[in-house]
Amino acid sequence: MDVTTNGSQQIRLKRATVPEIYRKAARILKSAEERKGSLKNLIYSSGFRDVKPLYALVAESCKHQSALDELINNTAGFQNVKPFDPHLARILITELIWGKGYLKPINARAIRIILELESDLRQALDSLNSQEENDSVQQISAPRYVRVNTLVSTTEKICNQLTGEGWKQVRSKKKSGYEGFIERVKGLGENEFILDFHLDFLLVFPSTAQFYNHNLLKSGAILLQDKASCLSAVALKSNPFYGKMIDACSAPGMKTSLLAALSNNQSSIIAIERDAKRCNTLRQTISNTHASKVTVQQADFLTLNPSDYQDVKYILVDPSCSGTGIISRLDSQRKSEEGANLELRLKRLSSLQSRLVEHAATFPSVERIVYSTCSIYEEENEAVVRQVLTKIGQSFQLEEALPWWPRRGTNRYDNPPDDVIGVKCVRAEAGKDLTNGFFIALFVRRI
Ligand SMILES: C[S@@+](CC[C@H](N)C(=O)[O-])C[C@H]1O[C@@H](n2cnc3c(N)ncnc32)[C@H](O)[C@@H]1O
Repeated sequence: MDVTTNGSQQIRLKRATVPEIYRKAARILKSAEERKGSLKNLIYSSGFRDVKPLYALVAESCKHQSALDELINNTAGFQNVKPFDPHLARILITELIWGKGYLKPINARAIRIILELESDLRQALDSLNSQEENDSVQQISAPRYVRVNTLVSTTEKICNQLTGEGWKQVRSKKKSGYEGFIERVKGLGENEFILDFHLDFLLVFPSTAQFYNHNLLKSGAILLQDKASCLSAVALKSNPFYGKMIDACSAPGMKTSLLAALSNNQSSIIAIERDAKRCNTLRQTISNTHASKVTVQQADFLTLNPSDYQDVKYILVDPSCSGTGIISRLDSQRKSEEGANLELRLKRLSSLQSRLVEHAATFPSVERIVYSTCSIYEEENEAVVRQVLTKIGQSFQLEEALPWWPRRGTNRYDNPPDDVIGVKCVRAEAGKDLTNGFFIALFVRRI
């Protein structure tokens, strides 16, 4: 029995249980974290009768995961309430702040605790939001990413050479996870570097590190490539990774060269680029990086006749986009392009982007298509995926790209529970991942 006060009256409340939808949602979050299944499967197998609101709640909570973690860790009151299921806390806070805006019944212990902390939580959220605004106003300086070209050398050899030159390789504490890694990168000293948290061929240096004249760069043993840009080639990779590929929009060829490295020069790759000048740069990249099975073709991908490419299994579509995720352009672009101009430009870009992916889907043997942009706008990202699925959804399904990557797309274009987009797509954010802003979607042919 709980006691609460109403003016001078004391009211005795009977203890109630937390509603089933919240308990189920919390269990699903926990199982998803433990990689026991996809969100969709976990929701369906939860036995809950009304999957739509359950899905919406879980998806909303996933969307705000990092804010929720911060709120729970930084709201003083939470330290004094134990034991408290952190997954249930996340669900209840989601409902209170981004969902219905209220919680019932108030005499369930977990709900009462959250309601007692409500004003602290809202205050913590306000300061989190204003901190994020400050961060985005400040010039974000990305670290220098160095990709080891595994066609030429190995990560170990490159690390040894660099330490021989005076660089110091550091590590982040394993226990501190990805967030600890990001903090370690932010604190890199000017002669320090660290192996990337996710990609074993990527080294991370402070932004001041200079490699433009380095012999390793000249010999093609290393490339200067942002981490997010590496992720789309990695998302295309299947296990095994073998078969003909097309890179539909290739120049300057960073992703083509990574595809060649990921397939260990075992697969033929056709690198398409429509712009003649950029084709020259592409050819240079391909030759400098020893990507020996790449053929460069100057053409508009949309004019390629799919029946001439019967055995192509993989297509990467990384088309022209607004480039609004690129860190060096973040501030100036946002200020200079607003309103109607931007809307029109995004409309044009997204229409072309959709056509390119739809065309990729007409290649007779294609099994995997990756679509990526360095845009922060939903119009060029989730909305393109939604549009493309209406055309190719019978033959292709959207698959969860890079399941180990923490940041996912927005769920605004979802039609749950069967048709989800956000959680399946990857997003990278400058402020959180120290990479360019990026988006990736993976389409896989239905069997
Ligand atoms: C974002 S860049 C590609 C970057 C490249 N994937 C890389 O990682 O180095 C887009 C490129 O696609 C080319 N492009 C745009 N539309 C195209 C089309 N329809 N056919 C072929 N190339 C196209 C542009 O000229 C530009 O060079």
